[in-house]
Amino acid sequence: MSTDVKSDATAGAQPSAGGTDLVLQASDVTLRFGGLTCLDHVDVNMCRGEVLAVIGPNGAGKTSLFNSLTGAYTPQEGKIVFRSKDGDEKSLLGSKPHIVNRVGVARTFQNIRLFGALTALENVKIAAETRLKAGPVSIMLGLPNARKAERLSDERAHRLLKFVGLEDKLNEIAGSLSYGDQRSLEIARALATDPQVLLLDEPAAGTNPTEKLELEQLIRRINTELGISVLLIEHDMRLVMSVADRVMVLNFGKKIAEGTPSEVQQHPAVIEAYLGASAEDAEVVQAAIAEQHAADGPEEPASAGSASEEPGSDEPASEDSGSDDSGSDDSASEDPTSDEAGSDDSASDGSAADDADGASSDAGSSDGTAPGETAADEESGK
Ligand SMILES: Nc1ncnc2c1ncn2[C@@H]1O[C@H](COP(=O)(O)OP(=O)(O)OP(=O)(O)O)[C@@H](O)[C@H]1O
Repeated sequence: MSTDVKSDATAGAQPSAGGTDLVLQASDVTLRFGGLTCLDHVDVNMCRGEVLAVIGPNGAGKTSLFNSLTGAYTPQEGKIVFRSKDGDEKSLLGSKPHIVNRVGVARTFQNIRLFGALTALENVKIAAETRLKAGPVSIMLGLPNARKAERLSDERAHRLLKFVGLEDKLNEIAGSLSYGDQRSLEIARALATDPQVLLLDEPAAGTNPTEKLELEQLIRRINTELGISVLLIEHDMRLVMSVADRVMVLNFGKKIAEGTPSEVQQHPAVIEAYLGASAEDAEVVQAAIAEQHAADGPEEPASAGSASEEPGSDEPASEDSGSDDSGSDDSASEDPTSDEAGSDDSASDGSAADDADGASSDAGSSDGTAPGETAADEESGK
């Protein structure tokens, strides 16, 4: 695979899982909606170059954490800092999503957000064009720098679609692609914004076993070939245990464990959280680690984080089923001219949630996402 999809931002990034070079650091993040504490003093220490997974039962706060890290929600307490590979630090707390995206953090959503009526290529080009150097006047007048920028975004979109395995579907309408291909396309869109950190929210939801294996490979390649740090929310434990360098576990808005996949799966609080929900899911967790041990041999030790005990959950975190939106891509036929925001973030206390795309009039391209999610999607950031 060619590495020519590397951009200025990612070229030369050296994977360093387990290192101390923190690319994303959140501390004491607390998010409340009215009387509900959705995130309770949560820390995230993401090393540059690693794949860090966030797991937990339904309602544990995983997506809320993503929304907090990417500016869709503004936590009432805490700090969130992004450190670029150049050493620049930027506080993300309270930043609008398009700003978060611009500094180098891109994400995908549980509810796929594509321009359903446009082709795969057009979808990625729109995202890539957020990185164009040409201004609107140059583009309108068709000046040479605008034409050059257009050509570069076209080339980049082609490379990215090839990278995610959609080179044969460049001109297919996004809304008619299979669910797995739509998820790959969404990842390509996010990559087109040139991230140093990629947040994937349940990328395996709704995909079939073959697509899951392809996704697993894709996540690895994004991490190793592009040098992009990946933060992954996923209910599919086999996928998590296979691709993650480290795993952090949320339950009832608190981090209850953090460590290597094997450390986490043997952690009493994690077993309790999963057993409390469903013995079957706990078996999946245990089976996954057994499988991985058999395949890989002993795990590398890694820095373990907090491990405060929490009571178990009543809710299962079954494979794939955690995505309440699986298969319900409401974005496939969205109007690409609509604002992404819908920006009615009517969180229950009115203070935690922000406009989910920072009023980007470029219809979501600013954060690598497409417009048109429903108001309900927007409220949940899913
Ligand atoms: N905008 C909001 N307004 C009110 N409550 C919210 C909002 N967003 C999230 N919540 C609540 O916060 C809690 C955590 O939800 P969140 O979606 O982050 O969990 P999750 O771990 O991602 O769950 P799942 O695995 O089912 O996607 C839930 O109780 C949810 O109802």
